[in-house]
Amino acid sequence: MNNRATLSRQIIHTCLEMTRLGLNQGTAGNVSVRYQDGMLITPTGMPYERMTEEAIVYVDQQGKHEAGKLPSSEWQFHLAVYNARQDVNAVVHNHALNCTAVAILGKPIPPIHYMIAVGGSDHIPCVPYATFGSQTLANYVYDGIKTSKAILLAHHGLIAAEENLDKALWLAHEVDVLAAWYLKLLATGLDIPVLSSEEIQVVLEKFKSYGLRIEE
Ligand SMILES: C[C@H](O)[C@@H](O)[C@@H](O)C(=O)COP(=O)(O)O
Ligand SMILES: [Zn+2]
Repeated sequence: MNNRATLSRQIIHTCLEMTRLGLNQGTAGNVSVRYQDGMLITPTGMPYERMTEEAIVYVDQQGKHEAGKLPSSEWQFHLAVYNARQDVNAVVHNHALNCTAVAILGKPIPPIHYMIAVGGSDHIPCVPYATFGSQTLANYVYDGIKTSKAILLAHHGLIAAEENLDKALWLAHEVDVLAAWYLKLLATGLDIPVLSSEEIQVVLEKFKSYGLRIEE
């Protein structure tokens, strides 16, 4: 397992990459990794360019954070993801333009393209709206993330969870591309053709052995 300093540097790198890739803006979004019996998470409301290793906050399984630091306002939904899924160790949240636009419509992303399977399901769910930083939102996230490793938050943004930070960031980027395609299709006003659940199952199987494995 990586040590705290290494993981903290990786968290900051991921935050900066979210902005560079056009997935986020300002102080929106937050990033965490599973650590010991809890997680390491970005502090609340801090510009990513100013974030230092020391600013990253440890929050334990009970939601208790270390003194002198304030964790992301969304620490509850990050913990909810780790509790819901043992197969993920990293969570990224952002207000990516395309995902957030679809989330405002309150729509899941249907199987318009086989890459929908990146989340592990035949759609990217959209969980109901609840106020940011609330336990209600964390409860919705707990339920939604069991279906897919990426979910939309109505009127808010995106969560992507994966084995490690590189994969979580990659997943967030892929889902924002899917959301962009979906918005273009919706704008045509035409009926949108979708792939069958059977075909998505075939793709899910193929993904198990496809491509480069990004390991930490
Ligand atoms: C109001 C916040 O920006 C909210 O949207 C939260 O979800 C977010 O993205 C950033 O909050 P933190 O800086 O508290 O992590
Ligand atoms: Zn947010």
